[in-house]
Amino acid sequence: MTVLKEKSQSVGALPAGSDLRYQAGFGNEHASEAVAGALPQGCNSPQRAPLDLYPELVSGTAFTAPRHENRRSWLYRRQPSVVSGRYQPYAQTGWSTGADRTVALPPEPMRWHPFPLDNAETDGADFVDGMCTLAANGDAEAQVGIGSLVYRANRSMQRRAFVDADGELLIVPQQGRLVLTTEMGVLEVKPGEIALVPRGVVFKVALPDGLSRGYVCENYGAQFRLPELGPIGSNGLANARDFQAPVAAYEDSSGAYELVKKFGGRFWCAPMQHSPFNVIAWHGNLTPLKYDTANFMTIGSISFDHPDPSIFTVLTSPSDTHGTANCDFVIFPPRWLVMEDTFRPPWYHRNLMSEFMGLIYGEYDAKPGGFKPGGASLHNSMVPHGPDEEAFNKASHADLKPQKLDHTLAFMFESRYRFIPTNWALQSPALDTDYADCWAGLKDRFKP
Ligand SMILES: O=C(O)Cc1cc(O)ccc1O
Ligand SMILES: [Fe+2]
Repeated sequence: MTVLKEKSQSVGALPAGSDLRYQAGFGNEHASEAVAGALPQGCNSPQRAPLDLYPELVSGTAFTAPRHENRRSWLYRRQPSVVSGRYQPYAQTGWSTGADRTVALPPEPMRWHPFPLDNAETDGADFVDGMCTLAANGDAEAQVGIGSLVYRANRSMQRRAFVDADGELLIVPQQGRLVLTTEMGVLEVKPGEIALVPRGVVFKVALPDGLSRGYVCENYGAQFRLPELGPIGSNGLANARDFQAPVAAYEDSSGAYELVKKFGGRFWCAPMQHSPFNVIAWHGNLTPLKYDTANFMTIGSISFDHPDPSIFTVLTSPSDTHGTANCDFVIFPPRWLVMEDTFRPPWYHRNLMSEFMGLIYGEYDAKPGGFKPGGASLHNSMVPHGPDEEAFNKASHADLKPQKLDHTLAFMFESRYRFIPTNWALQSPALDTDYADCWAGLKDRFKP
């Protein structure tokens, strides 16, 4: 049990390497009490709940969703969430939602240099205000598609919380740790780790390292889950036990709060007279989670050829067409390459699926030059791409001894729906207008 009450400090101020504890497992039924005896036993909503707390249900799926997909948690809190001031419109113009059909979608590869951390946009911004949509597809109202966002922030959220009613958030820090205080407890997430915050769960973000940057997938569709393993068997890729849920924790300080809410693509803000982090105990399987990609059991070819990147899928959000994801979250982690007589980097290709990529650290083998940590690339459906000239030349003549691709971590949000870049992304000085030049030197080498 974590009783933040005893610490007499804001949870956002917890020091690094603090006594944060977690509960293990993806989609598990957890139960956690910050005060002993706060959870009702054998029922969910007794006439009077223990310690005179209010029971509140949060469901992340329809009541009638199949049992293996069903997600809900019971929260036992000092006041129910409905106790709130009135909402007023809130200005957050960088965070847009869904496909913007007014944008003429460029039919070619696109790339962005690292989004700068030293300009006015970042100054004084917190995790919510520092968020910008780079590209998005689908429609949050239809519960289809995703947004690909970048955040840059240097201010911790103090008495300010956020809730996204439009989707689940997959958070991929690239620089700086995040301390996520959620209704269900606290998660500390560092670059190389990821966090999942379910749709509708209130949270705030503290930045123990100051200036921070990272990527976010706002998933309007079906919740992320572990992919099927097929012939891989019962172990491998991201193992369920390595996902970590928080333990119950609450803020025991009094005073006003501000709750920012994203609802139907618009932002709203309401004053509150109390902290929304007032859940004393909870049980259920709808939880925020963190996962360290260092625990990913990576599989690759041990004979020949470059396998499809689907073997690197950490989490998948299915669509209504089997095997054709709303979003696959794919990582390119450190790994050995041992394939014989093989061009080892990705092949040249054009795919049905659309690919948004980011780089956490190191070098990506297909683009050693222009793809940098904190930048992004976008290769939409049927847009040709592949290794740049430098990568092609190197890999075509490489000595094929076993090689460790080390100190690198790239990722991809892969979707069946084309991503439409926002006007902000298209007009950003970070847009790499010379991207196509990286392939210009691939001459005709045909020797009949
Ligand atoms: O385009 C990319 O860099 C991503 C990617 C990697 C890979 O190994 C195979 C296909 C693919 O789209
Ligand atoms: Fe690709």
